[in-house]
Amino acid sequence: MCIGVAKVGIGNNNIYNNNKSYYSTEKNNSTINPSSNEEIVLDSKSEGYIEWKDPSKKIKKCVLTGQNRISKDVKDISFLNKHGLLVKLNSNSLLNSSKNNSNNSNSDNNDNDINNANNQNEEVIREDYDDTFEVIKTKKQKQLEKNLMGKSGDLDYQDSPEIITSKKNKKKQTMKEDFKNNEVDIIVLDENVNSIKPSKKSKKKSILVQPEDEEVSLEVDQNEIFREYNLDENGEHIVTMSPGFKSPELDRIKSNLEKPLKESKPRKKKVKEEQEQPIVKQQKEKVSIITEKEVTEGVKSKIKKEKKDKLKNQINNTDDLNQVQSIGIEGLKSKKKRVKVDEYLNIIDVYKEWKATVLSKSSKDILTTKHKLPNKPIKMQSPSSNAIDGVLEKEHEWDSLVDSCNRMVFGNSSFRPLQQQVINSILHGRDTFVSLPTGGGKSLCFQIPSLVDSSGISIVLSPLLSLMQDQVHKLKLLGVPACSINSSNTPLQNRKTIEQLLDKDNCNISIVYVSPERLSQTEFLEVLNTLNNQGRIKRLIVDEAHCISEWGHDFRPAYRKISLFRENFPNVPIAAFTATAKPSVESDIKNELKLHNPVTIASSFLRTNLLYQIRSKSPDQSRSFADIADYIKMRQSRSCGIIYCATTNDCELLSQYLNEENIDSHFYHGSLKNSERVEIQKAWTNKSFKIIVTTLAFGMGIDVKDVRFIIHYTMPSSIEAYYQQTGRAGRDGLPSECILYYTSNDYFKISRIIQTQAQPSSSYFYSEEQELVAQKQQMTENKVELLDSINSFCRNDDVCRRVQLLDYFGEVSKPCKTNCDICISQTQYGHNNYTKSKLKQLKNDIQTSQDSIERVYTRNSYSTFKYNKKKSNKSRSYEDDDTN
Ligand SMILES: Nc1ncnc2c1ncn2[C@@H]1O[C@H](COP(=O)(O)OP(=O)(O)OP(=O)(O)O)[C@@H](O)[C@H]1O
Repeated sequence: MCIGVAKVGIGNNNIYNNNKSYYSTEKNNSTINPSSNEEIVLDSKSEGYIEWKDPSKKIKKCVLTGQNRISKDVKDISFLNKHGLLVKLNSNSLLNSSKNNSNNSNSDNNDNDINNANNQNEEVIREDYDDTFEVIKTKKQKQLEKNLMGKSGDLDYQDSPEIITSKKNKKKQTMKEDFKNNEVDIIVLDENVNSIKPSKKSKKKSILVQPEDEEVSLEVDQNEIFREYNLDENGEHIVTMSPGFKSPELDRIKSNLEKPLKESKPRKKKVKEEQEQPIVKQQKEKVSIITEKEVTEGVKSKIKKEKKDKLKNQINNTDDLNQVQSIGIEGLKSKKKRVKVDEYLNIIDVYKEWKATVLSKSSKDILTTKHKLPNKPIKMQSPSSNAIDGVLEKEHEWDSLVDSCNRMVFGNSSFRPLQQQVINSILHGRDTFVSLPTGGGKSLCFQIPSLVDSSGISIVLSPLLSLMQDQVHKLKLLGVPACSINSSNTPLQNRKTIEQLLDKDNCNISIVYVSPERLSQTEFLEVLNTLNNQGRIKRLIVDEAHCISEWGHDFRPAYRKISLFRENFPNVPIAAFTATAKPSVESDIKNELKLHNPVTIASSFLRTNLLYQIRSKSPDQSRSFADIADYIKMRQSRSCGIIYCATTNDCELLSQYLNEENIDSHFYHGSLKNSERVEIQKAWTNKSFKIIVTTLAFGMGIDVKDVRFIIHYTMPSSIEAYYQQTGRAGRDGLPSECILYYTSNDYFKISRIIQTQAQPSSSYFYSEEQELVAQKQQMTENKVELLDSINSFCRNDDVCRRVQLLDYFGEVSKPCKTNCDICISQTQYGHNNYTKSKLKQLKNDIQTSQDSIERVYTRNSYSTFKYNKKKSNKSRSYEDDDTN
């Protein structure tokens, strides 16, 4: 039986190996079975899991370390607390203490380890980042410290009183000494202990008991842990949720909201005396997540509800109450010595009561929300189709539930720009067109409405199997009942899912992902008909909607058939999402989907954290490979990245080259088996290796936050594709680099391939669709036009890359000044020099490419044949087509 799971990793090995066990895992899970009263150290720097096997064995002390884990592992700490473990989180003091120790000649081996760890840290900074990054890192560090001191509004940090406590602690002591001497602010939150147990050894009065009023929040934390680590409700097994898994999330939120908070029992006087200082600390920290306004309002509502008398009994006189009101949180912090413990307790009580009132109101709302949600699209009066309707900004019945979902199910502290408006528009039942930049958080915009309005089913059309699998997997981990029907499932699995969907009374699925091809299959149409007759299709979501447009870079004929859905089910609202729609594509999407008076929600395409650079590609392959390897070694030695190549052969060769250069990489392309691709993508996502060398198909929907660089070894086929693929970088908002190796040779090659596709006999691309020849020619022309655009983009040495990119999407912007090769070269070397050298290179390129065209023409029949044969097994761009 597993009683606890903590994410741990390797970082500062053996810091505490005296009488203590050090546990860590890097990639693999491991199990520990510590002896009773053992003191253990968990280093939580990287990924991994540790399980406690025997609940009867309480671990005496557990130290959680790891600088990067602070916000994330708050849950872990709570979980450990819940199981009576002593926890100290002191990553920052580790950093400080190790710096301190570096000058200490008496430091023993363990201290050396600390120093080494720290030095390594320093090195990482130097190797990975240039000066700009270092500044950012420093700023981040400062922010972290600020948060830890409780001055910032970041809930992740504020929610963890332990962190605040440990941070307040003596920074200059080594963790080792802290640990040995117990001179640390250790927080004891033991569910079995209702009284205070000061540590005998501790020199500080810093050991706290979990107060009863902590129960509610701990319960929430525990559930979060269970959800994150896939434990069942008792925390006993690691379970895999089936598609029909009943989501505990909404129920939990609702029941938590509905559950009246327990009246706190009066604390024993003796206990208060013993623990006066720590309680003050604990209460203060708890209070610190309450705003001053909340406390004040809480007090007011208390008075209004005629509970003033009760309060008066607890507080000596009204002056004290007034004082409490006016002091506020900051005041309480600064005046903590003058404010008595009782006063804090009163504030907590008042706050609890106020919160209970608010929450009970919310729960009422929730109960009525379902009934208020529209079953049919609301007919808006003269809605403006090109602006966000005022109605989207006003208050709605579902606001509190939407907010709870965002925070408690998806774990976000707030919404990103325009997300709420999109959600409101969808919940209003309006047809909606959404264009948000790559990484802008589009998925959340349709996932939340599907959860909030779960009286029916949201059907999500997605172009790639991998995208569907990824999203369904993530949703299931969050406890959201989602499933997919596609060719990656067995027919039996698909049938079972359909049966589940049709089971009106027992179906709890709220989101179904399907491919556009599936939408026109007779069997599935019948399913849709039945669901629609039951009034259970709530909306159709078209993800990556640009695939519907012939003008778009990823045109997918099956997307055209979505309009049949509108014809068959005219009352079901449609919401279309894309990141790459220039104006012509946008109107194409709206027309093709027959959107009715759609609300259009669009934001800038700007990605400020991305640096764009075009490098000249040498005709000598080994030189280009060497250049890439050098770049990675010099600037990105520990970063995660994607390298795009045009052919499977290039992918394999480049990956092999990098591996020979000791750069850990793997290739990924359409000639691999589906299972292999899934495995490679998973391994890359889990950081088993850092660099993936892939064909151009890999991109849409890849959501790994810390991809620091994207390299195009071959130019992409359009600016949209370029924007989409570079959009995989820097999704955490940190600076990231996008480098494209350009040679006009590649342009001519791709151009040639496009022309070849236009031949009537070349039906390998969309063989199953049997497009008409005329249509193919039209498509070819479009593709050539798209290719020309990216070609011009690469060759333009005068205009800032950002300006060019945004201009393409119909936006006007100022030059980035520092974030593209053109702006940088103009400021550093002078505009003319750079252009001259580049021109020289271009001339070389043109010469080489002309030679190469000669070769292509003479070998035309052979190369075309070879290409066709290869692609008859797997198509290049749409290798994930769901045609089964
Ligand atoms: N409100 C939010 N707060 C914090 N993170 C968020 C929020 N909304 C979304 N995210 C995160 O942002 C990341 C990107 O979201 P998502 O994959 O939906 O982007 P997208 O708009 O679909 O991007 P792309 O078009 O490039 O695929 C995800 O990791 C998601 O969890």
